Amino acid sequence: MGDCCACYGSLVSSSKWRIGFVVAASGKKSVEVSRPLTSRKAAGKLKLHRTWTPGRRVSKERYLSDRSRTTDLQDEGREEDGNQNEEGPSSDGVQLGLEFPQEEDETDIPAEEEVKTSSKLNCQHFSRCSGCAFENGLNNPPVYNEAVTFFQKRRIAKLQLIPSATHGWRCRAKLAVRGTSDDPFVGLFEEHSHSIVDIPECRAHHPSINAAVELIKAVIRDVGVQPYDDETCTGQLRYIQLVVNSYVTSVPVEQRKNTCKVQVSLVWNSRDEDSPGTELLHKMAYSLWRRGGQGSRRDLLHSIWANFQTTQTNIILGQRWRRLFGHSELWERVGGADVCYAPSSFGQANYQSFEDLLQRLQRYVRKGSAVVDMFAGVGVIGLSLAATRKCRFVKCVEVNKHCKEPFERSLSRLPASVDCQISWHCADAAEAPITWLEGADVVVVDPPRKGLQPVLIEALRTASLRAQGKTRSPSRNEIDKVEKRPWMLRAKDGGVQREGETTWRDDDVWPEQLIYVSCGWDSFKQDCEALEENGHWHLANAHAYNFFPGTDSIEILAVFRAGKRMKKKTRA
Ligand SMILES: C[S@@+](CC[C@H](N)C(=O)[O-])C[C@H]1O[C@@H](n2cnc3c(N)ncnc32)[C@H](O)[C@@H]1O
Repeated sequence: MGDCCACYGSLVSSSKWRIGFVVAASGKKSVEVSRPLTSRKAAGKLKLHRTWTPGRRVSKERYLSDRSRTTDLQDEGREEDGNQNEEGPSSDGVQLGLEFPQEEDETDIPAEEEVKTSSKLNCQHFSRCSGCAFENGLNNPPVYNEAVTFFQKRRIAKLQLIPSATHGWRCRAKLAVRGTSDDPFVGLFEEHSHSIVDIPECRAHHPSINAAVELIKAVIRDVGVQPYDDETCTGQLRYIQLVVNSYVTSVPVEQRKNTCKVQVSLVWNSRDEDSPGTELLHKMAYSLWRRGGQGSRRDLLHSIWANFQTTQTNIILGQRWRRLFGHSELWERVGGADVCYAPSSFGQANYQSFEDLLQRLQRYVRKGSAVVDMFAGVGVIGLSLAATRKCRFVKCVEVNKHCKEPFERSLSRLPASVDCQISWHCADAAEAPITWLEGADVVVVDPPRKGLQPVLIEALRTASLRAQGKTRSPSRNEIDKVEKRPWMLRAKDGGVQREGETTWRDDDVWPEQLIYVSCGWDSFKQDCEALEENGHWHLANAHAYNFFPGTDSIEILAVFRAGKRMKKKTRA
């Protein structure tokens, strides 16, 4: 299946779903895009909305009114204890028109646990659709209990699960298109079958996604587009990818609820746009844009893209893209930075939960740190740290070359006051990873569901030893990798690091902090054990997020520190 990842889209985000996704494009050489240091120092202080504290009992009304207040997180400093200063869902949740689990009057609010378990799905598609694994207790997935025990053994007393909006949270979806042109189905595969369940009223989807699906089905019927047939490998439209764009700045925040637009990608069964049969693609796109595009009565669509895919596998997206109508850039405000996404790049499906996670992650990074963001995608974590933590430098490392262009665009929107050298590198995190770690104070890893590669774990263990001033010769494997990738060697003062001679000076900087963002619980457990082995790293704090309500999965934000956990001194 390749690098399937819980965050990719509807077809892959549940343990029940059987379709996988293989990570796109691997760039061989390290392509660098960077922004030089600006001489100006950070000027204005960043104002972020303080919104909702999950541990507190707060009514939705109070939550909404809290949005008008602001707080200066810059002054909060680094947070060692994750249970302090907790931030809840951002104002984006309201902006996105999501349903929050807490609807009750403040006087009549059940305890936090009850709130979490009382949320019901109430979805008419549940019995057939493989998207959600359970209908009740959407904010209490069974795996959370296992996680609590796992972290308790590591002295994280009570792992908190930060709840999510339970309905309308999914802002990205990949849906299969099957059936006939007169009666198309758009949805997910039924479990253990090849049939598609039509899910027009999906409760997880953002309402704009369901509206776009309805429009697409109408156009399929009118234009006579043939949905894909898995047995004969014929038909034209295989999948659609729908991405909600919530950053519509032209309207006030409180009115954005109904103005989210949708970026539509039509996955077409042909090699490219010159292949026979693509006239129908253009006809379909034209009809869609006329009915739902900018200036139309519905004004629902952000843009329309074609993706060309002919392989007879479960891989959803092909490598070729073409913009047909609308904006070329999709912007979101994420973690204090304007971030641009291409339809081909990875993006989180639950915007609101990701925002919560990012705001907490930022507080673990000391101001002025040098950061390496591995598995960076379009660089969202790195950009948000650059924007909020006055980082010395940020290096983003990502294998998907399609993420380079959106990163460059985001870079151009970082305020000039952000005095940080930030760069994006197209590289495989498993190729000579030690070279990325050197010089950084903090390493952030956000791998696909399968977790970290053994060679990266080995490099992290070596880095921890170096950070503690312990010398260990690099393994033969590490040396070989470096020798094979000479373009990755950087000349250093004194020529300390040279091809074929991999030694490091004792005064070099190595990461003392590792921040692990995980969407794969099973791989995280294994990686955690491997990192802790022989006291290379120890777990300092962890938080759980419910990125996919209704599925048995959790997203983990874990903070490790180099070396063994220090024993508390006891008085004699
Ligand atoms: C879970 S996503 C995280 C992306 C980003 N941090 C975000 O939140 O948008 C994992 C990313 O790792 C990338 N990736 C997968 N395998 C990789 C590898 N071997 N080396 C570098 N990046 C890789 C994927 O392309 C994807 O963008």
